[in-house]
Amino acid sequence: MTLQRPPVNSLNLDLLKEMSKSLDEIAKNKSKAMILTSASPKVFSAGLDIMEMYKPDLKRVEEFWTTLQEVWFKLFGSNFITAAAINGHAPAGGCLLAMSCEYRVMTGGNFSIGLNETALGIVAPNWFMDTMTNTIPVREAEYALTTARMFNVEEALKVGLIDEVATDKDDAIAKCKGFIGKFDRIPALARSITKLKMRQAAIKRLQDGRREDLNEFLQFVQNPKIQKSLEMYIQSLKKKA
Ligand SMILES: CCCCCCCCCCCCC/C=C/C(=O)SCCNC(=O)CCNC(=O)[C@H](O)C(C)(C)COP(=O)(O)OP(=O)(O)OC[C@H]1O[C@@H](n2cnc3c(N)ncnc32)[C@H](O)[C@@H]1OP(=O)(O)O
Repeated sequence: MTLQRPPVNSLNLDLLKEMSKSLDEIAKNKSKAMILTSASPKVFSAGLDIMEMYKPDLKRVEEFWTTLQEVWFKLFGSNFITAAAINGHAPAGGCLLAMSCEYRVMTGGNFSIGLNETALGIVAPNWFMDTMTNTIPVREAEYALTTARMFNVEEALKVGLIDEVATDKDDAIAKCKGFIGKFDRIPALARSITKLKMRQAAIKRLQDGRREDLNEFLQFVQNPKIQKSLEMYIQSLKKKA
């Protein structure tokens, strides 16, 4: 599955809906595995589209958040094998997508990956945190989350946030295929049940608290102070150009 929403693959409602549909198709056509990557040469995904949260239409922003939750359920909780070929920056929601897969290969270069929410004055939702503690040790996750740590490729490898480094996108995809090949001799049902048991606690936490998570987001996004800081953040991103 190749993300292709220039310039930075930010996740807006339309892209999330497309992803949700594609994940359904992959599940339905009984694919063995999926590799998630990006069509951009330097950004895997810039995370959530900030414009979806800025001065939002309430109905749309509610659909935006519930679709994001759905994409996470379908990706994190998939029966099929998932790997991410991370060929560029992966901040925040981009990192969430990568961590929701079972294996991550990142191309070398001046790219970074991590959950940077606290630097933006916001708190990553519980399920973002659960996805991170499912990937790296709890102590490392707490440190990374509180300090909004963006890891370079070497640091990400060292902490286990990624599993391998690749020279370029083709190499990243080849390495993801190498991971998928490891399951050729493992019975598929035993593999998928094991994966889902490992992920069950995180999945159940969001299933049980899904409405509450949405309400918290809606409250947050309607807070005038948050809107003000969003405005400033958007300006700072644009000034960069
Ligand atoms: C700040 C979020 C506050 C949310 C408040 C609401 C409450 C929510 C509470 C719940 C919490 C939700 C958890 C949030 C998860 C997220 O994913 S939030 C998004 C966080 N993402 C980022 O901070 C990444 C920002 N982008 C970058 O750092 C860089 O763009 C990049 C990815 C490293 C790529 O750099 P580069 O190739 O140099 O491109 P740029 O020139 O920076 O960008 C090109 C244009 O794209 C626009 N853009 C970039 N990121 C986003 C984005 N996430 N959403 C929308 N638009 C984005 C950027 O402004 C440029 O636009 P133009 O200048 O108009 O071309």
